[in-house]
Amino acid sequence: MRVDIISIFPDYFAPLELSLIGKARGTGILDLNVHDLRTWTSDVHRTVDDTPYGGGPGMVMRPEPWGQALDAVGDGTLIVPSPVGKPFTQADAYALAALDHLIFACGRYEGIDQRVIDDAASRMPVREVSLGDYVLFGGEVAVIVIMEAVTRLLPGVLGNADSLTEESHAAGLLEAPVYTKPASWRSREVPDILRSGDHGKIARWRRDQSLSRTASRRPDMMAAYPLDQLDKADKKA
Ligand SMILES: CN1CCN(Cc2ccc(Cn3ccc4ccc(-c5n[nH]c(N)c5C#N)cc43)cc2)CC1
Repeated sequence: MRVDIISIFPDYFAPLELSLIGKARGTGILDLNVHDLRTWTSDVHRTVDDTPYGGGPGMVMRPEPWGQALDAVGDGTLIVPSPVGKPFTQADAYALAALDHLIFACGRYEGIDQRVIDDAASRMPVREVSLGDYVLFGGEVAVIVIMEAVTRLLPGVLGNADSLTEESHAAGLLEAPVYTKPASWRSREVPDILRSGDHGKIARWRRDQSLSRTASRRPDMMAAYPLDQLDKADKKA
């Protein structure tokens, strides 16, 4: 997968040189290129913003540098993090992980001139996405989150493929609590069932824990959970 990230703060993406994303870049699974938007400015001050037409607070990112930057990186699927974007989900991560070329446009200030998005949409798919109902300074942090969510789905990135099959947001429920050694820590014991060796009972215990956690913390996920799956779980465990 080729990824181009365009930002006025390219150093924000140093974390993408670390850990499993860094390894995916090293092994060629991920071809990640970070670009400084100011490369495509032509004035001495390397200006990327200007006052908004119609008035209002703050500044808006000028279209010219963005148009030239997007022309330079070529066509793919353009992802634009935005406070007014569609909420980004695990399903979106799976969809993006299946694509060959992602382009991320990191806005700042009050956002990017709308004509940049409209112009790009005339020649490639454009997705305006939001991480959630809170306000960030710009798109960079959102791109780091999306890059983690997408990269871990790429074949060869996660060592243990099982990690993907048992994920809560993929399976529709929150995961059960996890434990490791020692069996007793600060007088707190690991649930006996997990040390029983009875895999059927362990699977049922985990399912019950997932259901109770999801019901209390994410009733929205519970409402969407197919009821027949609950019956199957009972019979299987
Ligand atoms: C008077 N009001 C008029 C409305 N504005 C709205 C507004 C406009 C820009 C910004 C800053 N910003 C610039 C680019 C950019 C990209 C993503 C995000 C972002 N925030 N939250 C998410 N989940 C995000 C994601 N993904 C924020 C961004 C913040 C708030 C505020 C002032």
